[in-house]
Amino acid sequence: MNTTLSEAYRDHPLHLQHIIPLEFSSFRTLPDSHAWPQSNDDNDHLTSNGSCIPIIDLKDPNAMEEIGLACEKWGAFQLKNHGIPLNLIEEVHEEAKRLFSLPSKEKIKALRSAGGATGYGSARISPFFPKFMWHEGFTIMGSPSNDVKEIWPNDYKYFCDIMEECQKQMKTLAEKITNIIFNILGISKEQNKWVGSNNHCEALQLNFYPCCPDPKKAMGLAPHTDTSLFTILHQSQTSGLQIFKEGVGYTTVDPHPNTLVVNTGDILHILSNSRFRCSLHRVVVNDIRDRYSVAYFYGPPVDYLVSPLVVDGSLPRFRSLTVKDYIGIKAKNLEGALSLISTLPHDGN
Ligand SMILES: C=C1C[C@]23C[C@H]1CC[C@H]2[C@@]12CCC[C@@](C)(C(=O)O1)[C@H]2[C@@H]3C(=O)O
Ligand SMILES: O=C(O)CCC(=O)C(=O)O
Ligand SMILES: [Fe+2]
Repeated sequence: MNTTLSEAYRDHPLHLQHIIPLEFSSFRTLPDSHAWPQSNDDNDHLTSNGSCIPIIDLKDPNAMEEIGLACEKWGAFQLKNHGIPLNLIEEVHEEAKRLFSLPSKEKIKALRSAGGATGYGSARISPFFPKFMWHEGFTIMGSPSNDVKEIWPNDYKYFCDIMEECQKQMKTLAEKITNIIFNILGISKEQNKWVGSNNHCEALQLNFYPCCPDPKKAMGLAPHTDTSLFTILHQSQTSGLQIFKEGVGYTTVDPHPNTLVVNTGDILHILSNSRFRCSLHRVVVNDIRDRYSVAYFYGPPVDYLVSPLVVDGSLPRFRSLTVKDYIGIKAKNLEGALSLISTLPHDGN
């Protein structure tokens, strides 16, 4: 299951320059390679002005309805009473901190290989942008032991236990959210029988955005949508995540310790025949503190046929394809992927 998700990425190797992050702490000024043409402050005035994704209580009897509305309007929502213990999430951030604070020469011992999917490195979307991001990542699919053993040969167990426990808890929550969403969409038993089995795709991504000397010109994570059914995200104290909304621009999602952000991904956008948006989001950095986040990507197995759900005689807006095929198309085209599989001329969304 997890091995097949890494296999789906194996056919799309990256160049080393797009895998090895800079030794960020050695820079007092922003290098030109990381200076983005347009600044990030154009929508700063929109920060925390109330026009933001809703906070939904999973225990609220209206949760299902609210989730449906949020997915239609934003492609994202925040979730409280989600059942994941806060101390586990805090441990994940602590372990991430322990890892990312190592010198570069230690971290690159677990460097993602050119055709690999797991380990330490820059964001996979890096080759699609003219500048580099102010970001380091660590990708986990299943047990991270093979990768962390390279860094901590005698002291890898605690890290692995925490990450595996996190994936286990996230999976349970992801199944609950999937059941709610599939209920809203009226997805058939045939289409949802993978939910709750062990035949699904998952990945845990640790993100680190070091404190940056020139944050307005830098980019933490470039605008993207996630290649998942949906993604569950926890940001540690520092804000930086921004979600794009048509007619509004990028709005900051302030972190709340006990709240998770759920982002609808491309697969759900396709499955719902565009009823649910997939949120376009990015991460901005700051010059005061380091920022950490942890993201859990969840979706159907790679050989699952993603077919848009058509209601009341409406036409499918996308052609049906497997998760693996979609990953392949996106690996070559990034945001062009949805338009490429669109059945409507000049419309991917
Ligand atoms: C299961 C996934 C989802 C991946 C690819 C693979 C492993 C790593 C994920 C991320 C994490 C960082 C942002 C992103 C855009 C990236 O560059 O790597 C994500 C990407 C996607 O959502 O496409
Ligand atoms: O760091 C964040 O808040 C967002 C990370 C993200 O978008 C991702 O990992 O896909
Ligand atoms: Fe993302």
